[in-house]
Amino acid sequence: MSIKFPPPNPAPTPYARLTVLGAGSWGTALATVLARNGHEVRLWSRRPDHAAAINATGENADYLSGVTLPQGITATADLATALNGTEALLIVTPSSTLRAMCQAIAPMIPAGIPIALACKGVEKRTGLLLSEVVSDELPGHPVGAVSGPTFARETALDHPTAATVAFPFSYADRLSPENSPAARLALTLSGGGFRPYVSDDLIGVEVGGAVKNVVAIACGMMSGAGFAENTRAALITRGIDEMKLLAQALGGRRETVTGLSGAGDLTLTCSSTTSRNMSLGHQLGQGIPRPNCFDGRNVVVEGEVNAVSVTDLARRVGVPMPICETVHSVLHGGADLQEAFSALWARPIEAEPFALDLSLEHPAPQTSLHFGVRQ
Ligand SMILES: NC(=O)C1=CN([C@@H]2O[C@H](COP(=O)(O)OP(=O)(O)OC[C@H]3O[C@@H](n4cnc5c(N)ncnc54)[C@H](O)[C@@H]3O)[C@@H](O)[C@H]2O)C=CC1
Ligand SMILES: O=C(CO)COP(=O)(O)O
Repeated sequence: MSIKFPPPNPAPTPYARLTVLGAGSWGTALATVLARNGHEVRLWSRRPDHAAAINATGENADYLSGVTLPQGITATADLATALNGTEALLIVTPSSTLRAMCQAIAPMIPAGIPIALACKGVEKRTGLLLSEVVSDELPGHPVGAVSGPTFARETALDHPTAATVAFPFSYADRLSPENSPAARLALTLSGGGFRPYVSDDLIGVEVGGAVKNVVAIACGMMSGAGFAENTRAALITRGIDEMKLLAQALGGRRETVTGLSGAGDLTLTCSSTTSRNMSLGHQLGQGIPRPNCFDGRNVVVEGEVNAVSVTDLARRVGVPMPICETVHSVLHGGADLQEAFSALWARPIEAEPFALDLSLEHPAPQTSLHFGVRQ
């Protein structure tokens, strides 16, 4: 008698039908990547008129004007319709709305499908990573993230773009990694200009995405106040150190932070005012009052709320994050921007990488930064 065993590594299959929750700029860009690769996508918007306009015009004029959406995207404002028969879910609504979103979809989400977070942050009240919020509310699903240096418009226009797809690997995933949710979702997203990488360090990936927005606000504040490239390079590099320490304290890996979702995204976000986080900081650094930033428009700036949640979490686990603390103190503690950044620069000298306790005072007699004298 001959026994036929299945092949040990069957060919991985992409997901054919996916749901994207959140028809803002990033949700629409991800839906575009998926549909361009031939997959069927339901794109959920919370506004029926918005969903109807997307279907009627083949464009998301509110968030990605001028980008023609490929065939294969159907917008809907009905959650049950969006989730019916779906094989994988991407959540792309603002981080502050995540728990409520999960509670809303709990009765209708198909059992066991993978959930990938494309929003970035830490939950404010609890200090939980977003994946922990999802696991809390929707147990029984593999939960991961898609994260990296990815401005929505460039991604939607198919510019060469790379991102990390991260899911913690189960025992079964280790035996057959090519069939893990991370590999299958990466395969599903892979095509044209979009190049995914796979990781099993979800904590490291999530920490990078949450912290980079806060550091980008710091970069913006200093550029708005008149400082330039040296300052930005310093903030990016020291920001990476803050990410590394927090990732490690939470059980992630330091080296993940040097990848696309950490250093990569931080570099992108700190490089131009295309970033809403950088742009908010820049306007505040120029002295524009918060209510007048973005000409009074209500723009999603994740780093603003995450300045609170990230610093709270860092304090809780005993990790020093002076850049995030400085942003928090200016945004939410009423601190004067110039005094706060002067104090940041006048801290006692530290070792790099952060390991030794040197306890050396800043030697310069003048410890205030020279705001207002640069071109
Ligand atoms: N825009 C980008 O280039 C990228 C954004 N992200 C992340 O994606 C997430 C979403 O950002 P964007 O799409 O850029 O924002 P957006 O401002 O373009 O759109 C926000 C979306 O969230 C929806 N929304 C607002 N409040 C809501 C609520 N209470 N309940 C449900 N939905 C609500 C809006 O209707 C809209 O569809 C954020 O966490 C952001 O950090 C990540 C990578 C790139
Ligand atoms: O996360 C982003 C790019 O990777 C988008 O950054 P902003 O939210 O600052 O625009």
